[in-house]
Amino acid sequence: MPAPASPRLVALDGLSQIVGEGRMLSDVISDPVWQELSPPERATAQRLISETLRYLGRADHLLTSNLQRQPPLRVMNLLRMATVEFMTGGAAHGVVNEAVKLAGRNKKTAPMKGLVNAVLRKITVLDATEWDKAPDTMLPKWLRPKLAKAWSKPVVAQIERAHAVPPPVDVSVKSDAADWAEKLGGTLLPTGSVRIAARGQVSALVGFDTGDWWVQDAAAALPVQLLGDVSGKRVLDICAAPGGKTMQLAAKGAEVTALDISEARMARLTENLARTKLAAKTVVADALSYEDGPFDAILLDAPCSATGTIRRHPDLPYVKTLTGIDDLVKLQRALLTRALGQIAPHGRLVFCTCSLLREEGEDQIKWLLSQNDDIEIIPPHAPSLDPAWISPEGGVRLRPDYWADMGGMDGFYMAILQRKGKASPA
Ligand SMILES: C[S@@+](CC[C@H](N)C(=O)[O-])C[C@H]1O[C@@H](n2cnc3c(N)ncnc32)[C@H](O)[C@@H]1O
Repeated sequence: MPAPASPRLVALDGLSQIVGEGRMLSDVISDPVWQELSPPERATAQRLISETLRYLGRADHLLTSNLQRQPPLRVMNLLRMATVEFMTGGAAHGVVNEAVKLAGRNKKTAPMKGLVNAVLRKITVLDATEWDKAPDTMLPKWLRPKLAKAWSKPVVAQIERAHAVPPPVDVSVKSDAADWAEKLGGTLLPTGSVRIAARGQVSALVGFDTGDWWVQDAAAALPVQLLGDVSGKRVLDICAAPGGKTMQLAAKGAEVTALDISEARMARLTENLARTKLAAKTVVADALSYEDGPFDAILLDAPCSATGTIRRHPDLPYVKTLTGIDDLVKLQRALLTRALGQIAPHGRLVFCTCSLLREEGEDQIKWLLSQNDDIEIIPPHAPSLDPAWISPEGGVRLRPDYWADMGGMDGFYMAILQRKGKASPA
């Protein structure tokens, strides 16, 4: 008879599937076994996986010096999970006991109970300075050299450092950001988002049920700001779901059409609009064939490698590879070309991706400008936009290592495009 599910067992299975098989955490957590856990147990299991992945480099550093040879992957993952649990505040005795019990629950790992016990007893006498000194988890081989080429090795080390810091929760508010920062006990960020210090269930916070705000990283909130004043304008939000940017546009008084190819993701957008009592026309369609222009403004938040969100999704480095990036680059180009055809002569198009790869950001804009004599990039303008973020071709490059002393931000790229010689209405 299979052992009953427990958060640690489910987390260990999930971890092994991510690190060993390249499955995504979002897929892992939809497995039926996760439904056998209560909601708080599910949250614990998910946190155990995320934190182990976030601190894998540090855990391996400490474990390697206490292991004569690397044990089978499942045992190594068990040791990693217990090491991280202890180093992030778990009680030594409990962590060791649970790990030994967990080893005993599987016939392949049961013979290694003694090893698990011995190694973790050594780990749990180490003090926090050993942990703090241990190296951060390195970006995967498919990504690291690319970023080092784009920004230099020291910058990559800063990005890796930023990935090791648990991200704060940022929210976008319908109005009165300063007031909401106070009510939520958070901080009003220079760009207008509210950063919440509180951990725990976000949906239990004041203002969630009443739809006064929604979770959105500060970096992700900038592209809409680059569109300028959209009040009363007809705006097409391409690749809109689950709707973070649609809600911003609607809150600013735009007449929004939210377009996405995924029915399931669009259902989440519709729920978000209902909760925030904001309005948008929703369309489930392929943006490559949709036609309803001209629009006064267009936002294209194109599908991408999502490499800018690794600090929020520490499983990404284990599941993404360079395979597929070429297809994404082609799709982004096709979407950009299609979007240009729907923009009114005076209109602005903001292109953005949550990617750290130049292929999905700066290079796409250079390519577009080389193909279209009549299109120009226009200088970005938004509250507290740091001039250091503006890249040579005129777009905005955001990196996870920016705002390090305030809790960082997601990696993003965005650029504003317009037909040459047409005055900007913003
Ligand atoms: C980066 S996410 C969008 C996030 C969203 N803009 C937000 O702020 O919440 C990219 C979206 O592109 C959608 N997508 C991918 N290919 C598409 C296509 N050909 N046409 C329309 N939507 C597409 C995906 O379904 C996904 O929801």
